[in-house]
Amino acid sequence: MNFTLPTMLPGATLILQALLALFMGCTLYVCIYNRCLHPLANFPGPFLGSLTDWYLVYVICSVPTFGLELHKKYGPIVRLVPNLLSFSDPTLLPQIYHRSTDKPAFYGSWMFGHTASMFQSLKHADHYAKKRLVAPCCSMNAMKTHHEAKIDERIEEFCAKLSERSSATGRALDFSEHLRWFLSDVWSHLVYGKPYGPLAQGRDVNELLAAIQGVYSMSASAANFDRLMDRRRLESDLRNETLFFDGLDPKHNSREFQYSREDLRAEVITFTAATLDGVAAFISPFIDNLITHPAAYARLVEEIQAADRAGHLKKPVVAYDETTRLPFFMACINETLRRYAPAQTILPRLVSSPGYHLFGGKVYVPAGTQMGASPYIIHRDEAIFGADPDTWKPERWIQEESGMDARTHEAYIKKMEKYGMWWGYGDRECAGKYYAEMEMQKLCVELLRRFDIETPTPGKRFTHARWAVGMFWGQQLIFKGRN
Ligand code: HEM
Repeated sequence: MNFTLPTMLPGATLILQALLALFMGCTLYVCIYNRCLHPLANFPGPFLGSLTDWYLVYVICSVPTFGLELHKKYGPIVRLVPNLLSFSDPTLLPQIYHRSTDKPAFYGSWMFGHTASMFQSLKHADHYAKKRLVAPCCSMNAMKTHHEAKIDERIEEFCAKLSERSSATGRALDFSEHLRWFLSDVWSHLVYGKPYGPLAQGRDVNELLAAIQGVYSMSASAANFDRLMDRRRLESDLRNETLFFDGLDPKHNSREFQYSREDLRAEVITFTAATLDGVAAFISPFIDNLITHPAAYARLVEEIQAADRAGHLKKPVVAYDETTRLPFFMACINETLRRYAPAQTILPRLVSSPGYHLFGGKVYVPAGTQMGASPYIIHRDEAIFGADPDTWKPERWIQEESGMDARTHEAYIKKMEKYGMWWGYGDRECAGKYYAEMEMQKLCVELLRRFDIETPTPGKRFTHARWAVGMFWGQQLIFKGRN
């Protein structure tokens, strides 16, 4: 048969027009359903969010600050997109993040290969099977017994490099970059037995950091994992080392669920991203707050120097336990976690069957709804965290300076600790919390003990992006050696 262009075109155009009409009809139907007939149709929220899930992209990128405005406008529960509710009332946290809640598909959407890491396991039973094996690897006891000495070695190296590259030259260096190199070295030392080496080399090695930052390019991370995991078999000096995930080896546990190599790979990759991003997103604002609050900075340095003079800080690197006995330092740590919680975005969970009756039964949320809170928004609740929640004020953690009597202040601290969600909430709380506390507290004390830190660019101190975790780039700092 001989088709010619002029006879084909009208048919093709008609098909295209029909497809377009069908698409528009379906879209219109979905929008009308979402807006008027959906089980959550009566919850208030932004108009576009009530029509389409695509609005979530905008929400994820801006939920902290934008979400705060939405809650001011619409109240304690806001419908962000058709099946996702955000809540701002901290007292709802224990109910929404209860022990056996499941995670929505949102978390599994970037799985590596065929297996989900603990963080990405949607069903609470799958999560639990992994967490009870992973938790002992990350306990404070494991950190102190097996890992603290290695962290000391890495802090020593980090301070030596800061001296060499900044104190000795009098020049500023890119602290964000150096920090990520340091964090990567600590992690590889604990997990694989030796530091990966970017700090010593002054550059990313095998593009591991680029892979993790660039939308988590997992194939590069997986290749690194395989190569580094095999090191122990090949290098005799590593054979007797206790490494971070040894507890997951079926030889060392008798649980029903056992980690396969593929499971372990997914776990290590998730942990790698968490350890670099989470801790960097804490330390950058911690240092920046001190630079922008000179009185707090001077007070903190004085506290550390007094403890040092009194022989209360181990040398060459302070012990973790010693850092917890510095009251103003701990107040600065807690206040930075509260005011600048590294994970800022909404952390959704699925509402369990048969649904929740909230606010004394006045509000009903059906099962299957996605519902969650953002640490950024929760930590700005005045009823729990006190006046001026948007201000960084370490004094709120210190009774003598809070204007409260001892009992009232104790109750205030308990409330902040109960509803603070800087580590997340419930059973899915951060597995690396003790690792993070040890690493960041020891590092921050040691930096302040050894250096006077200044910014060469007071006007523009860094670039900050509010992704799921806050990201900091280009934080230029000068480290002047103390003696
Ligand atoms: C200041 C540093 C850190 C902060 C503020 C932080 C915060 C959080 C938060 C808020 C969650 C819960 C996420 C959710 O519910 O969706 C979480 C989970 C997690 N974090 Fe961290 N994190 C930090 C450092 C670390 C480090 C250093 C590691 C690893 C060594 C780590 C490993 C994990 C893991 C594995 C999970 C998933 C836990 C689970 O599913 O049970 N985090 N973290």
